[in-house]
Order: sequence, then C-alpha cells, then structure tokens
Amino acid sequence: MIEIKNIDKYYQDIKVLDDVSMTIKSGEIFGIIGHSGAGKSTLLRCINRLEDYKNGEILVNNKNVKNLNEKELRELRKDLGMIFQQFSLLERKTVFENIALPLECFKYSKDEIKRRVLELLDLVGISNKRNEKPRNLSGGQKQRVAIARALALNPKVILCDEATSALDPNTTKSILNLLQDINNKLGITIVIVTHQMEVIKQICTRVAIMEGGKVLEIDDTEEVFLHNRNGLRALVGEENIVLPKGINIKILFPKEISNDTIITKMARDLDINFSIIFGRLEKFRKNILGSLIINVPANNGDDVRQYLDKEKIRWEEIIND
Ligand SMILES: Nc1ncnc2c1ncn2[C@@H]1O[C@H](COP(=O)(O)OP(=O)(O)OP(=O)(O)O)[C@@H](O)[C@H]1O
Repeated sequence: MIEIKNIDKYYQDIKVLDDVSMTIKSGEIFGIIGHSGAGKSTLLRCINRLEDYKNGEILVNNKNVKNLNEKELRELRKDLGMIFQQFSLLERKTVFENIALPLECFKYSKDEIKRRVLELLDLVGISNKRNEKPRNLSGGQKQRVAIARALALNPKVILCDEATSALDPNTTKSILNLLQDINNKLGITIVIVTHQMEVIKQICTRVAIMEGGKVLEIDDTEEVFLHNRNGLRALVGEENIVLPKGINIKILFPKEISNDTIITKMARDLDINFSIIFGRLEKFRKNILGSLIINVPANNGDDVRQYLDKEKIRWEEIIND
C-alpha cells in the first residue's frame, strides 16, 4: 500500500505539489490524470524518492520513504519498477541485455539471469526479438522490453509515467492489456500517470484527477464518469453548469440502468413538470453510464426525492453556490 499524506513540494519558490493526499491500495490499478504541468510525474518521482519533498509523508508498505538509508532505498526501488514514455532502453544493448540489466546490478548468477529473462520475454510476448537492438523495434515492442525490465526484480508496484503517450491507439490498447494481465496474474499494483482519458477508462480501478499541483477528485473510475463532477469537468474543459432557481436533482444512471424510461415514468406517475438542465451519457468499457440534472418546482421536491428513493434510483441534490 502507498499512502501519500499532505505532500507539498516546491521547485525554487514555486509550489508544484500542494497538500496532495491519496492512498493506493495493494493490487489495484490506480490512475493519476491531469493536464501537462499538473504535477503528476513529480508526484510519481516522490514515491520512489527520485525527488525530495518539503512537507507531508509518503509511506510505501508502511515505510516512510524519507527516512531510508542507502541500502533501504535500494530495496525500495527494487520493489517499485518504473516505465516511461520514451522507454529509456540502452541502444547499444540487445533486448535480452536490456532486460538483464537490473538482474546484473543485483548480482544474479548467469544461469538465473538467463532463466528469468527468457521467462519475462515470454510474459511480454517478444521472445522472438531477444537478440534485436531497440532501434529495430516498434514503439509497442520497446515498451514491452521496458515492462519486462521493470518486472525483472519481482517488484510489488509498477509506476508508469505516460507509458502509452508515444504510442498509437491500437498499440496503446495492447500495452494496457498487457499491464492488466500482469496485474491479474502477478497481483502487482500499477500506478499510471497519464493525460489520456482513454487510459483511465480502459484499465484503472480508481483515479485521482490533478490540476495545478492539487488533487481535485479521487474516486472509483466508474463513479467519476457517473457523477461528472467538477474535477472531471475541469479536466475535459467543460464549464461548471449554471443551475436555475428551484430544486436541482442529479439522477445517476449507473451501467445497470442506463436508459431514461425512469424520467418519463416519474413525470407521469407524479404528474409534475420539470426541465432538463443537463444530461450526459457515455460509453464506459462495455456499458453506458451517465447522469441527468433536472429542475423541479420547489413544492414538488419532496415527491421527487421520495419517488426516486422508492424506485431505488441513485440521486443527489445540487445546491447552488
Ligand atoms: N526539475 C524541475 N525544475 C523546475 N521546475 C520543474 C521541474 N520539473 C518539473 N517542474 C515544474 O513542476 C510542475 C509539475 O511538473 P510535472 O512534470 O510533475 O507535471 P506533469 O503533470 O507530469 O506534466 P507533464 O505530463 O507535462 O510532465 C510544472 O510546472 C513543471 O514546469
């Protein structure tokens, strides 16, 4: 488990992380999304102590990363594999040799290295490329080598910094599928920093939205898309919704009930008029989900609330600021 508590970080006198807190559970695929400059990469680099920070604490499996001596820091980094947008492979070494590097650093025997590298090549699906140099590989294949290298020392966590940003959409999908497989098969926690919404949508169980060094929102990915709160709206560049007077109720359409017959049925059953202020349905994995904001006259508020509760429809009232 990674616990990030109230982190502040400055570059010179500019605050780039501002009271950032989040907990990443063991075994989950956790996304951190935000525009360029939001502080995502900096936060990731604080987790494995490539960066220092001013206030707050980061605990990785209950160990405070700030208090580690050199040996403990090596152990921490062994537990935290990392992959990057630009793959960071050594051009003069073959695929096999690139993957073998961390094992050599940790003084594994030649036989152990061979066994482990062949196993990893098989896991990431590039056994036939073992003797190639990186320049002869596609972007997706290079990222597979980087993933194999990150897995070499059996880490508990993989930190991915924009790992699919340099790849085309199909290759992105296949790399995300590979990460999901690794998470399923090996139970490795995966932390994904990205500015690509599709990455979050495809594989992240939970997501933190960051902007200007702050966390705007953290929730299950499905809930984030279901509620379409201000955090997500800021990310996709949508204005906050201006609400009219009266009672404004957001009705949620989780994947199980993504059709709108409830609205027409409620109008009929209660014999009331309401206006639709804003609606949004979107494809989420294999389903559709979203929400609809309606405005009802003040004297119908209780009827609508009770009706939605009786029908077991999720709703929330939006209060004007
Ligand atoms: N070494 C550095 N020295 C000074 N400022 C830095 C340094 N690294 C990052 N910054 C600044 O810190 C802020 C956060 O940068 P960071 O790279 O963490 O953002 P990001 O969300 O990962 O964006 P990107 O995807 O563009 O990398 C930015 O304003 C950036 O200019």
